[in-house]
Amino acid sequence: MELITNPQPLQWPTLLKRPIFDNAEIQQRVMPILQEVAKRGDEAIRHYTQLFDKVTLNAFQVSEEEMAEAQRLVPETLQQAIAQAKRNIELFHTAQYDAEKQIETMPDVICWRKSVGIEKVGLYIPGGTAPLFSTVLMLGVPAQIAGCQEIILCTPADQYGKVNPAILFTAHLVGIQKIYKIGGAQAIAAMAYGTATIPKVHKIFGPGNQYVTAAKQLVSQTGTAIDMPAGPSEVLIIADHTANAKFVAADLLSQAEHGTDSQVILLTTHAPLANAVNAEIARQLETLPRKSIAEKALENSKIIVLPDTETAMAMSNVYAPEHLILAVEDPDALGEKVINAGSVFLGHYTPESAGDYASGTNHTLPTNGYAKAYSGVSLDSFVRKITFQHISKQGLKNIGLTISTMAEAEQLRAHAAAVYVRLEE
Ligand SMILES: NC(=O)c1ccc[n+]([C@@H]2O[C@H](COP(=O)([O-])OP(=O)(O)OC[C@H]3O[C@@H](n4cnc5c(N)ncnc54)[C@H](O)[C@@H]3O)[C@@H](O)[C@H]2O)c1
Ligand SMILES: N[C@H](CO)Cc1c[nH]c[nH+]1
Ligand SMILES: [Zn+2]
Repeated sequence: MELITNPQPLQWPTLLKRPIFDNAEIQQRVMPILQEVAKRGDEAIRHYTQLFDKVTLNAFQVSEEEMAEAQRLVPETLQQAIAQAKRNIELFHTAQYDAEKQIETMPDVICWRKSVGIEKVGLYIPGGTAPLFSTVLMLGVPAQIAGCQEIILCTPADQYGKVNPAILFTAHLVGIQKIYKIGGAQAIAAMAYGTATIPKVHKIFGPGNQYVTAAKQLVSQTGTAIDMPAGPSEVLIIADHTANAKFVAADLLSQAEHGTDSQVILLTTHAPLANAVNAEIARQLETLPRKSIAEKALENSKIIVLPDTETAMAMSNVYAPEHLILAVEDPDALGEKVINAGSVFLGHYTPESAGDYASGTNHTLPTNGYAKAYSGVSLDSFVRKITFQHISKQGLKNIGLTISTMAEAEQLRAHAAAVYVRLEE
């Protein structure tokens, strides 16, 4: 990884540039796919699946036989691990449920909010370079807790037209029945517009590569809601003299192995750690099956030596990483200064992969600087908070003059009249 020492704040944004392609260029490539799917439906999906995934599909929906086969193919130990992760994710997300609280804003004027699950949701599970069955838990569990009535799932098939069994096993475990073997921008278009076989949904969730992310952003401009732009994975680590080079290298590689367009960054206050981490990365890379992917991602990545952890945190807040690891002496104190990050991992024994799989937090997180404005997926992402109010006649007497005075001042007489007619009765 490239080593840089003590850059000036003015240089930070250039230094921290993400390696993504030009978003406008990707959107231009994706737009015709969306238009074709909107126009020609299943026929266009078949065409793009053949073109990009090199597979000809007779049917898009996973059959009951394929589901049953998947249950047999997943080893018992993996089934148990998935079940444990599901329990933790359920616990963390169930606790996010807002109890309805009624507020009497004036005597007999009662207001409250109710969380109602989004009726129809579409979950995208990446499958291009790795079958991310853990993402099924991250999206399926909160969708079920929220009470979404129709949950569909799209994920690319392999060259034999099969979906990875662990994805099917996990989908079954969380109670998802409608699974379609399509990926990429064509899957996002199918869920946004609906086709003869794939239902249209109100909101699309899930991470994906640049085509998937661009497609989500484009369909969000034409009436389908999305969770957030959750693109190529990133991690930024702040490490001081107490950090362990082996741990830091392993955490950097854990996100580098996601894709060639991933980016990993180490900010350290301890110059000797920089060389030790580079040496560790070289050693650990040799053990990775996805070595070439990680190596490519490391070309986009940097180690930056800074004078103190406050400066490192300021730089991290400018970057707004998807994942932020604080491998420092007092992570709780430094954690207080986080302003922009998707998810934060405190201390030397909290690897980022804990959040990816099993601790309970959600791994679907904003990338590419969107952590400045977006949260990661949570129970809230799957509900609308609908407000209710109930006012009695006495309540309307109490608040009526306030309403009618404001309505008259806005020259909206009919608004005021809605109060007058009731109080005249
Ligand atoms: N931010 C998050 O929360 C988060 C979580 C998990 C994974 N990720 C990221 O998700 C991504 C997963 O990417 P992936 O590629 O493995 O799977 P993917 O399922 O997102 O993409 C694969 C699909 O891309 C389409 N495609 C491939 N080449 C194309 C081209 N030239 N033009 C148009 N479409 C094309 C294909 O149809 C294929 O089905 C990784 O970048 C990973 O870092 C992010
Ligand atoms: N790190 C990814 C989010 O950027 C999520 C993931 C899934 N599996 C492993 N990791
Ligand atoms: Zn990961």
